[in-house]
Amino acid sequence: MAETRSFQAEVSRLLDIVAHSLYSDKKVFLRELISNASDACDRRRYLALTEPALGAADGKYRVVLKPDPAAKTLSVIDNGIGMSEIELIENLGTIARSGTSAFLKGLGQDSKRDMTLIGQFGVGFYSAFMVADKVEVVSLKAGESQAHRWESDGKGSFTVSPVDASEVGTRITLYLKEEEKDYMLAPRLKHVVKTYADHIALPILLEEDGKEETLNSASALWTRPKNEVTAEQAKEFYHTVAHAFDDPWLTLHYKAEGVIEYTSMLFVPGAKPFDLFDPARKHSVRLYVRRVFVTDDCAELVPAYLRFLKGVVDSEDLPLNISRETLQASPLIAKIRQGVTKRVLGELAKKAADAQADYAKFWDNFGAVLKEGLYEDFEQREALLSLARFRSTAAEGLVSLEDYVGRMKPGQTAIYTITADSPEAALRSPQLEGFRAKGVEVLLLTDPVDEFWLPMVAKYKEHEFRSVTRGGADLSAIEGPAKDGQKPAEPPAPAGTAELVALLKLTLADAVKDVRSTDRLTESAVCLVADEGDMDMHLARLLKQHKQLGEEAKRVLEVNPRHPLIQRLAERLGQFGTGPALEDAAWLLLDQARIVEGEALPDPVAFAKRLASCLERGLAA
Ligand SMILES: Nc1ncnc2c1ncn2[C@@H]1O[C@H](COP(=O)(O)OP(=O)(O)OP(=O)(O)O)[C@@H](O)[C@H]1O
Repeated sequence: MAETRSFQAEVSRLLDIVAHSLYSDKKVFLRELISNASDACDRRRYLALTEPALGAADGKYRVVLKPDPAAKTLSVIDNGIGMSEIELIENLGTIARSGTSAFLKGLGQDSKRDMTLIGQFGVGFYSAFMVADKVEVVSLKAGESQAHRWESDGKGSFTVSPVDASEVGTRITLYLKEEEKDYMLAPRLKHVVKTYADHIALPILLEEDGKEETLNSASALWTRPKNEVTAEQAKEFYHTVAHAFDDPWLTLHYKAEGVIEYTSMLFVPGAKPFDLFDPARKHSVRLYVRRVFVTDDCAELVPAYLRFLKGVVDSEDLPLNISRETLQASPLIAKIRQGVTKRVLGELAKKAADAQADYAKFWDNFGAVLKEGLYEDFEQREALLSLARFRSTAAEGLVSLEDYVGRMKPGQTAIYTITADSPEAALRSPQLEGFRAKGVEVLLLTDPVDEFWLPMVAKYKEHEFRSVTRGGADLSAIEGPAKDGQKPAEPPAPAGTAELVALLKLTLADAVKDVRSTDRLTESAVCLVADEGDMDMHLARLLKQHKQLGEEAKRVLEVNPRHPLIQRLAERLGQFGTGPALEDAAWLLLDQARIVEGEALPDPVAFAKRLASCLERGLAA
């Protein structure tokens, strides 16, 4: 009895986009099906290491392409691990990756841009519906006795029913659309396999008129000498191994020899995956042991901050029958991780030095991830600091810490930073004014991860990182722009400032930690800063947004003694002493500083009242 089921909403949406798009490169469907088939064979071969009875009788694994001109179908047949009834339903009816739903909702219909995005996301098995009106999957899982048939026209539902089949593996039959009949022709299939799947490590056969012909060279690409692998082949390998559609930004193919031996072919993608920051996301480096696939889920193989890497690592030294659990703890894996990390960072450093514009592209995609290494990996901290790039107040584009240090002003010892949600927001911060006036460069840090590595790292070479939004960012020691070779003398703070500061402190009492006169402002009258030792204000805001912060530390209100408003208030205090107008002004100054920080006012009604009475007094004068 065939049971009809609906696709998960996300799958229906994906199928709809795939079917209706004007995507030109339809032949990728074959690559997707062949790479799924090859993965299934890899898994069965691995399973057979511990349970030989579940392996292929002759120990040989293969993918067969079988066109049937009479039925107008093309079948892709593998003797891999197969799928149970439940697996057919789950794997071919749902998408388990989190974030998928939000991703698909953001897509429109039909546009080319969407197709590139979908490509990046990977249409996998569903790409079969680009060329077929109907798809039938018959599968028998290794170790089970009952096979099942999955069938669908890709329009909202599918059926699953028990079926007779005795060969373990999966047969996917595509009922080709009228205009896609070419995929039944041998020359067409040969061409596609040669271009897209030559590097697949197991034989891909074409079965026609009872004869079989091998279409690919069937040797694992990474085992070939580097100079015999063309860029085109490496790219195709990347597409298959990573199920990716973009081009690799960097390809790293090498053989490590010495204490441990392994070959690796790794890729840094050219495009940023949409789920890069999903905590459940795993890296995509596959582990092989002497050409046998072991796992794509060995978290210890590469550090989390290199989780954008794709590709394979093939070890000569690991025992083949090692369990996945022991694998995670294996010192050999730790050694490989160390080697891979060093190698990748070394290649990135070369790119950073030789191809700055290209490196900037990488940094925009993966910089925020790489920065996680600054607090996770003490050993590589120096290397990562040299690789880090930042937006800054001094230059368009990205700057390195080395650039920054080279431009430091006489008397400047610290590297100044500001953290904010965006470069624009950072540039609007009043705390930058004094630095700008003195020509002191400030790095604009806008990734959430910046809040975490900064306090951990604390220094680059002998230079401390200092936030401009903290008390203690002392500008007076730094020489400003010299006029006629003379260092401009700082004018003393106007008289009455100290008294005004004392009054503000008294009035605002518990609402602030302190009130101070500052030289960090030139245009604004006031700003808020975090006290030395307290949490950075941007971090406090981030944590508050995520409800991770209980009690927030109080801020310091800094006043600019040279601002006309502050001077006027100081004069008034000197002449008439304190009074309601000055008290209102004190609160208005604090609220103004809060607004500039983008914060909500604790008492907007009181603010409005004070502002109204202040305006009224002003108009009456
Ligand atoms: N020939 C096959 N044999 C066994 N299992 C298969 C086969 N084809 C697909 N599957 C299962 O179905 C799942 C879904 O396949 P699909 O191609 O849609 O996505 P994927 O390969 O996991 O990821 P991607 O989106 O990167 O292509 C696979 O992960 C695999 O478990």
